[in-house]
Amino acid sequence: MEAVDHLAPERNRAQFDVEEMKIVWAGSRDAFEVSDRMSRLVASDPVFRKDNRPMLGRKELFKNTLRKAAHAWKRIIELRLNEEEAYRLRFYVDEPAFTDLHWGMFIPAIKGQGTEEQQQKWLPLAYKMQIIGCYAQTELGHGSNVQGLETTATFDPQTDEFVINSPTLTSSKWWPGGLGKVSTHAVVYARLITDGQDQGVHGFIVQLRSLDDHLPLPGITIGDIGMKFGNGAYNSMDNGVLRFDDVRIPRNQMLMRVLQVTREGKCVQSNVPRQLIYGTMVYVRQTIVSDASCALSRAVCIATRYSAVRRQFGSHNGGPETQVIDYKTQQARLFPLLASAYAFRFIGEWLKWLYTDVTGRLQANDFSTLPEAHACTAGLKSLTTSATADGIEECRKLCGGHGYLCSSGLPELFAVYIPSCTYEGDNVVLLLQVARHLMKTISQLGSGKKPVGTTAYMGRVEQLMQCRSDVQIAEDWLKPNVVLEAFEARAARMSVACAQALSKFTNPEEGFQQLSADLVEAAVAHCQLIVVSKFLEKLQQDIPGKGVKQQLQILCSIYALFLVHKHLGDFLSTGCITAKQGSLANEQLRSLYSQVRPNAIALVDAFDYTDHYLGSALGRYDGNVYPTLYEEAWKDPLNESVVPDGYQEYVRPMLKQQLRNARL
Ligand SMILES: Cc1cc2nc3c(=O)[nH]c(=O)nc-3n(C[C@H](O)[C@H](O)[C@H](O)COP(=O)(O)OP(=O)(O)OC[C@H]3O[C@@H](n4cnc5c(N)ncnc54)[C@H](O)[C@@H]3O)c2cc1C
Repeated sequence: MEAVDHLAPERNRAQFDVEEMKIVWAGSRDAFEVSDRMSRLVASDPVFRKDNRPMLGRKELFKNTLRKAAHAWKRIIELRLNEEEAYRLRFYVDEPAFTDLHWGMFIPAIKGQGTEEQQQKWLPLAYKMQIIGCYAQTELGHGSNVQGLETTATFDPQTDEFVINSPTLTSSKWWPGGLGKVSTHAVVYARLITDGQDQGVHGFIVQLRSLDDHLPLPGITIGDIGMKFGNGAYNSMDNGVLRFDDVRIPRNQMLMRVLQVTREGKCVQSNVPRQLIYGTMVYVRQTIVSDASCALSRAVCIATRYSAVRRQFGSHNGGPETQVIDYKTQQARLFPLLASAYAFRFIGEWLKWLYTDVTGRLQANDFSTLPEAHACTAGLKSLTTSATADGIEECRKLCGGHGYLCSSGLPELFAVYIPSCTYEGDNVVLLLQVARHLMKTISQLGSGKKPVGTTAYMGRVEQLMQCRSDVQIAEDWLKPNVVLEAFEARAARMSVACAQALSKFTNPEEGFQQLSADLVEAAVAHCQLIVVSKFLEKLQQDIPGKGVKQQLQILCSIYALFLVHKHLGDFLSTGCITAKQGSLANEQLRSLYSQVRPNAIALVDAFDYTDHYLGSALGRYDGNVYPTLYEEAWKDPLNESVVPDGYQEYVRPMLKQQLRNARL
């Protein structure tokens, strides 16, 4: 029987060139080609099957993850894939695994913090996977407060070694991915002690397990920390616990790019500036922002396709019911998420540029933009991951009851995604760092120090404190300068209000603590401004393809105006816009939703996700939802027998009992 595309009528309504949009989404024709090829390669390989994942027990799940990782590595070698292709292939395998930390944290840490010599020794081993590494920073007692870590690395001048110890239970390393069962090595963060002096927290390369039989080396206690949220989900990862009891490593295994310990045990600052380490952080956070757009777009793709298939109410004379995507409430919940997925895609792309820019400047010993770049990536990591976690849950609700089934793909996606609000910096802690940077920027305005990069608008603070939006009709909200000014004015005024409130405290730190909830809101306003302004900048570029740019303009306006609507209190209380202008923004938003509606399916098709990657009965490309849901249900282990295990022991006796004295 020929396959039917139930969504074909929707696809035919598109007013733009989907193939060209795919290129825009991917970033370039080349990137599209690689991504498309790798996704299809993974989808067609039975080893990468994942539909049974939520049903597997932990041990089975984990073993299967090891099998997939080994198979992926085999394919990478056989096909002689380059770095980008290999990254994409692992991405589409779509299963959290030790390899994420090996490639995403262990290698970048050595690159960023190791000396040339150390890089030459360790990186070739890591690139060939002759050693497998993880990133062991967090402890049972401390995560966000890195300076509070308790693990010690004491220099022993007699033997030219560091002695690593976990002096307390709370100093046990706790959480590192890949540590529990697989990693042979780790970059361990510990307090450096030389000559009885605490020199602060530094990174050390420590071998954990034998390369012959994988047993822990002497003095090392190591294991998995246990099941995590959800079925399948992040349980394919061996987040681990690690304790050290007098573990000795050679002196040259401290990562010494910035600080060196000499043979005599003296600490010598190298000529490489400390700030270099921030470069790695910018890199890692940029990848997290890119991942946010992938996770959100995936959830949105499922919810959009299903919303076009699902019909409820509104049948006239026996005709079809209304597609739920045509309900305005559905659109008002779904389309801002669709717009956010695109917005996050472009901000991720821009962050890639920022990383290159920062790296170039660091090499030229120019640190002027570093604090701003650091704050910006911290804030964007927080903003995009929080919005994505909330957005996936909203997509589940948009799919009604069926969204709660594992076969919708949404529960597992949510469970896998949400820890990104916590790892690589708790989102609130990161926003407080952004707020500190904003307060510093404002305090330096008087001294003539010009704010740079994404804080440059603060240089026009006087004008931004006074400007009034000149929106008169709803369409005025489509003008980029009108939107930009409203967001700049709101962000500047919220920061200035915090700075003024702070100045009333004699102890600034006490003031910062007291005002921290307001400061976080000011930081969010600043980060939203960055996303809006970079989306607007993207639209300045030449974007080929019939109707492509127009669709992006609509999505950009939806992203911005939805934020105006959601944070209307901020815009009104800071006097940036009037209540009337706020309601005009909402009016414009309604009209934009109607414009997106015929293009919705094509806009999610542009993500170019295979059915394998989506892993969803609801989000299938062909919209053939109900037969798939039906078939999936029969695959459940409970349906292997008609009468369930346990019937004879527990159900039958209940049914057959002769109750005499019940009080029911
Ligand atoms: C799935 C997963 C994978 C991980 N992988 C790794 C890994 O590979 N390697 C590794 O080293 N670590 C890893 N981690 C640990 C992770 O980095 C930490 O959990 C994270 O840094 C947060 O620290 P915490 O758990 O101590 O939270 P806490 O800091 O204890 O946060 C608890 C609460 O306190 C609040 N809070 C904390 N400080 C402040 C403050 N100054 N002001 C206001 N509020 C505050 C937070 O907002 C939060 O609400 C992982 C964690 C998870 C969940």
